Amino acid sequence: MPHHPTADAAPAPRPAPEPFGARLHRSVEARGRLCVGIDPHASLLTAWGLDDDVAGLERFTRTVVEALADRVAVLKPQSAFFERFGSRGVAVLERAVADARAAGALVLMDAKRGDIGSTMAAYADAYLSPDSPLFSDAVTVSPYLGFGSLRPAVDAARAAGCGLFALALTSNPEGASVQRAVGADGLPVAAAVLRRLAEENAGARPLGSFGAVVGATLADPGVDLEINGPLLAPGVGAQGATPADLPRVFGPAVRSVLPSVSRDVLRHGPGVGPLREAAARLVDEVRAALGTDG
Ligand SMILES: O=C(O)c1cc(=O)[nH]c(=O)n1[C@@H]1O[C@H](COP(=O)(O)O)[C@@H](O)[C@H]1O
Repeated sequence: MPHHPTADAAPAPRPAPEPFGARLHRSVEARGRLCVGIDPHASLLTAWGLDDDVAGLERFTRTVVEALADRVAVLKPQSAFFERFGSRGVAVLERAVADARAAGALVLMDAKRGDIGSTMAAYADAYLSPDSPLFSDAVTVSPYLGFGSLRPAVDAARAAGCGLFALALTSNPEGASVQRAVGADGLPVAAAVLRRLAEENAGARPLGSFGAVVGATLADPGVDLEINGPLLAPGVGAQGATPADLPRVFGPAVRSVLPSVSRDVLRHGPGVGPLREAAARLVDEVRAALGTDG
């Protein structure tokens, strides 16, 4: 019997997924430099004329996805607002993630997970395993059990073409007592986190996949922000920062900034048009603040 060389050959390896950093770079070029948070606060549901229940949550979320997922670079659902309704709330979140990704937005799951490595592996399964119902393009993580504890998430993200955003200098004033404390290596804790992210991003082009969270509200980060990865900048809008603050806060690293806004866009609902206009205005303001290529 003639031997068929292909008959017993191993299946062709799956092509490596495109890294998150490259996908984010492309999305920002096409859609502008903005992440909109989906934060269904009870007060926003009320302001939209919705009840603070699962039906209200679902209507709110679907409206935001319909309005923005086909035009904003990144949508960031904040898991807490869905979890507070239990499994039915999480089901709304699952659907939002799938719908937003199908419409072309990158989904950054704001879950701020952080735990010992073996548990971190389970969180990585939840958000970064392509078969998971909550599979997202990226997830926020807390490095405050030690950056090394995030290793399973780093590895899972790399394998799946996903990203992580590790909390470095958060937008709330309480963060400084932990994040600016000087560690045994003589570095502020946040600086050590940023350095570890830079190591993960070494050599990546055009942008690494391992980002940091650095609040736009900071007076002066005072640490090296050049990590060759994205810098998520929450705090614009409701927390008082404006796009015009970004160059001062981030210095030369501003070219890697992804400003994140939740309430200051969401308060324009429930109309799809006003939500779109609010997001488009912010994209323009960010572009103006950063210069023409911003
Ligand atoms: O990781 C985050 O997104 C985050 C980090 C941080 O330092 N500060 C911060 O406000 N956030 C989140 O960003 C969003 C800010 O919402 P607004 O203040 O309404 O724009 C919330 O979902 C916060 O949980």
